[in-house]
Amino acid sequence: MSDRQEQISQVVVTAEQMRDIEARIFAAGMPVVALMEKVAGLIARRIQNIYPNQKDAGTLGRGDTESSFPASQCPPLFASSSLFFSNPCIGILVGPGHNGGDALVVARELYFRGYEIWIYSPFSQLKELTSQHLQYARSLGIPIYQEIEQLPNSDLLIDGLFGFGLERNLTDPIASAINQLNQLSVPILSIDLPSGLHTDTGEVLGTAIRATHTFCLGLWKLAFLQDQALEYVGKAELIDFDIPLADVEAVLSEAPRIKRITPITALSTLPLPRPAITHKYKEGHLLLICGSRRYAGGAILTALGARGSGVGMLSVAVPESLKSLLVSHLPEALIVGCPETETGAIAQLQLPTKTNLNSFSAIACGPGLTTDASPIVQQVIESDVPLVLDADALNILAEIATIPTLQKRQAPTILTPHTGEFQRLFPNITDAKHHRIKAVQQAAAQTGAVVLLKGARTAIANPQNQVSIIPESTPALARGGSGDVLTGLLGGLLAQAATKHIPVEDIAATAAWWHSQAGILAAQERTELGVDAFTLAQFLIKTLKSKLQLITYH
Ligand SMILES: NC(=O)C1=CN([C@@H]2O[C@H](COP(=O)(O)OP(=O)(O)OC[C@H]3O[C@@H](n4cnc5c(N)ncnc54)[C@H](O)[C@@H]3O)[C@@H](O)[C@H]2O)[C@@H](O)CC1
Ligand SMILES: [K+]
Repeated sequence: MSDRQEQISQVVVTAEQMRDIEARIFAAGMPVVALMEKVAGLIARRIQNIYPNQKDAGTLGRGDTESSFPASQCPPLFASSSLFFSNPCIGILVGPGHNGGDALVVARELYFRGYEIWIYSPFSQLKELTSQHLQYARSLGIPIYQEIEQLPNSDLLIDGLFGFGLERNLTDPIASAINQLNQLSVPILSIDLPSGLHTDTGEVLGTAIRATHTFCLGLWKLAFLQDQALEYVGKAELIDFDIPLADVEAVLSEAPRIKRITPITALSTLPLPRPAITHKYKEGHLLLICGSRRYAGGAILTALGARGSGVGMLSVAVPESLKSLLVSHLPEALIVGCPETETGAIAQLQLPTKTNLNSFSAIACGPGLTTDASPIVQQVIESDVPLVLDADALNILAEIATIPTLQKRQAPTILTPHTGEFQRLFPNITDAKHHRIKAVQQAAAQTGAVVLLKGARTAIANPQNQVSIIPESTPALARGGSGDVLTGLLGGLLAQAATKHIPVEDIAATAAWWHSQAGILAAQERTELGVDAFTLAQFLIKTLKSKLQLITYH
């Protein structure tokens, strides 16, 4: 991957930013019509790669009458999404704007490559360029239909109904047409965005195309990183059409940055290579505070996550009755047995002599504690040590008032809530479920903490409004205990970074990326049902090794 590609792949834009970038390119002299040709040409070539046509008109002479037969002769509907149609019949869905214009250029190009094409163009008013392309398609004899009921079968559909210009809810008749198209058992390839999705929030505006594949044009739009869009986007791919980086910079420099985490950004914060001369305490000393008699497993999984981070020294404070269990799982760690409450929670932190909380490079606290460990969490929050708070530590924090409590802290704090915990922590932030990025920005700004909101697309915000998003994950991680592994991993990385001046939010992003990648690799090897949290922890180092090899190779 070139430097440019790497930089482009980190960028995320809103519809407004994309419009501004586009406007600069046009103002600099690039003709609109030329850009559309370029972009749609790239899309058409990509479709040819995915759905090759055995009967390529390059050899048959498309445009001659012998190779152009009416779309009504398209073969019957294919239920499968096989990539090996001998002569794919493609339906092109055309909207009123330039998304529709793109689709029409794709239609024309594929037509000349020998594909059977028909066009669905339900709008009477089209932008001028789109209208011209439609006129030319008509002149070529490509069938054009206005009514959904008239559409012949097809092997696949190209969705060019709406792109980032969609500005209000879809209504009938187009809404019901989209619903009917979604019912067909054919792959749908969306241009730029699945039509009907809000470009920024990923919300469904009335209804939306459920794409099997989406070609996002030029720069990643924010919708692709929103949980609620994922069901609609299918496999997402960026079509890079050479937007100058200077234009991207000019438009984004003032705005709060939203960054897609790539392997290169994630791996760059890791404490590798280690200095030749070092010792265990120089490589970070992490204190985990977790577990209770009721939830012993959470402590083990958190500690295994920390082990995966490579942290120099690991201490684990647990209730006394869990000590021998933890020792048997983690012989390398210092297990600190603590006095316990009647319910089996940690009653008091009993650290080894000459040790206090300030002896540690970082503390991670929460999994399996139960809310009976409230005094311990308060004590930890009052310390001046970098801190990760998760699970029960978050529930306790919510009880003692999130915002004023965290505002008093001087050392960095990272919160790692899932949506439910987030809502308990920040009842003042409305609709965190549907506006995750805005919510996580608000939470970080209000508390001064780094907030990592878990989800299919985990988002991490710092108090300066910057957000990082993990662009890939797997539903295999939706399983008890996987969050515990993340807490340990993150704590371990935070401890190792303590003296290295790496921004805390970058460490959080690296941990979340690594955790997701381990889930993806484990799911590839063991299916999505085979990624229990213990296995996930075992995959951490294997994943790291394969990712480092990939980067070195490139
Ligand atoms: N940004 C870029 O650099 C490029 C953009 N291109 C394409 O241009 C697209 C954006 O084009 P446009 O700005 O024309 O926008 P769209 O093609 O997304 O659609 C806008 C049109 O839909 C209408 N509309 C909006 N909401 C509607 C609703 N709810 N019901 C009915 N009609 C509605 C608008 O009045 C307008 O005519 C991109 O998504 C992309 O496909 C490419 O052609 C070339 C490069
Ligand atoms: K579209």
